[in-house]
Amino acid sequence: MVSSKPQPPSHSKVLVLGAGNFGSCLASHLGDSQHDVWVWARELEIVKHFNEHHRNPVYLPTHDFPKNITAIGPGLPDKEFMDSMDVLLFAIPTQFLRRNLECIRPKLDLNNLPLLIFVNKGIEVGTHALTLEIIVDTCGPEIAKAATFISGPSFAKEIVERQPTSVSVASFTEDEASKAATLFHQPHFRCYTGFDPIGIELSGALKNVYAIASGMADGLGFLNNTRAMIITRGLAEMTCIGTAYGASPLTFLGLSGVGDLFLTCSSSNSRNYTVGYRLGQGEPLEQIMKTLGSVAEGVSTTEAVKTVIDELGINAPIAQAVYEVLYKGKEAKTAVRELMELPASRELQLPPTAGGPAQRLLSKLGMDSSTLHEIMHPRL
Ligand SMILES: NC(=O)c1ccc[n+]([C@@H]2O[C@H](COP(=O)([O-])OP(=O)(O)OC[C@H]3O[C@@H](n4cnc5c(N)ncnc54)[C@H](O)[C@@H]3O)[C@@H](O)[C@H]2O)c1
Ligand SMILES: O=P(O)(O)OC[C@H](O)CO
Repeated sequence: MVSSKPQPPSHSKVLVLGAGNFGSCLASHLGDSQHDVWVWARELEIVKHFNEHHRNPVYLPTHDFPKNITAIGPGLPDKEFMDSMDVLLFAIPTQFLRRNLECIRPKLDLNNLPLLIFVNKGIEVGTHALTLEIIVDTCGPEIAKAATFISGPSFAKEIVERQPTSVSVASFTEDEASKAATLFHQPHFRCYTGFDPIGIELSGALKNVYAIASGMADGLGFLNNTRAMIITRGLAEMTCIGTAYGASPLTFLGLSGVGDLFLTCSSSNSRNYTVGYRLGQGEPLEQIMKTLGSVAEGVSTTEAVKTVIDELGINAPIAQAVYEVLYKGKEAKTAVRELMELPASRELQLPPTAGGPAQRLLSKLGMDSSTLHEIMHPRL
């Protein structure tokens, strides 16, 4: 059994792991809310510059950070430092999370566990694991059960400008979800809690694949009807994948689902949309990835999603088309034409809710099938 620290007081000590756009932005948001914040960067020049100028020279470079934030790194902090934190907030891209958690696990005290929050949006290539599974593999089931996930329509650039923003916060326990919601909640930042971490994670990862599709259509010169089609059909595909996986279909109607899908499919501020747009304009993927300067989780996630949909036997033609453009050299124009030439089909048809992958994941966590039933059929 783990024993979590009590609800962090209004002045929590927070360590943000990852000083990219989102880690930096959330550090700023929490610093702005009077918490004591440390941000771990793996780049020495970011640590030095940040502490001297209260600016991150690489990510959000024009933003002035609150003075109560200290950068640390490039080495990970020691056990004593980790023990003194109320909250560990992981803003590390999915493909690097496993290695970092392996290093962090020996520094965690199961009898005095901080609140653990994860904000990455992706699926691991090779294992096609969600973050929950990466946590259980590296840190064990008790820590994974206490983890909390935040996802939703939230561009870093807009949060630091205090643009009104809302996100979904999910954990298996009400206690952890409401602790995280309380930590982040501000008049310009609303949190909505839920208990479907698998659905929250899947929706955050999948929307990136459809943002690439939407950008691609815009890059090819298609207009508003086409974008609306991709968003709506993308939502139907996401919901089918999630339902077959073992998530609640309702989760896809929330902020982490349709909310984030809408945002990233319709804005050039999205890195995933931008990858798609540039592909649509005819630029090779390799060149786009070399020059993007930031992570686009949808590119690696598309590879993992292809394995997931094949295993589930789900018909997800847009995700399949994005996979073929990214990994099989298909031209974006050809992919769109082929999608439009598919035979007419029923508009909405959810697959049977077998929930095999979620069931496997929950059994790794030591949870039984009644938990899956509660997730898929939440009390309204
Ligand atoms: N930027 C946003 O608006 C936003 C919003 C919501 C969620 N997210 C999610 O947050 C996560 C982080 O995204 P970001 O926008 O901060 O990315 P970013 O491209 O701005 O920064 C990349 C980060 O990854 C780190 N990194 C690179 N290699 C690493 C390694 N081997 N080990 C540990 N860290 C490594 C870099 O140091 C940097 O902190 C992603 O999963 C993203 O989908 C981003
Ligand atoms: O820039 P993107 O495409 O990674 O999107 C960032 C966030 O996920 C938006 O909520």
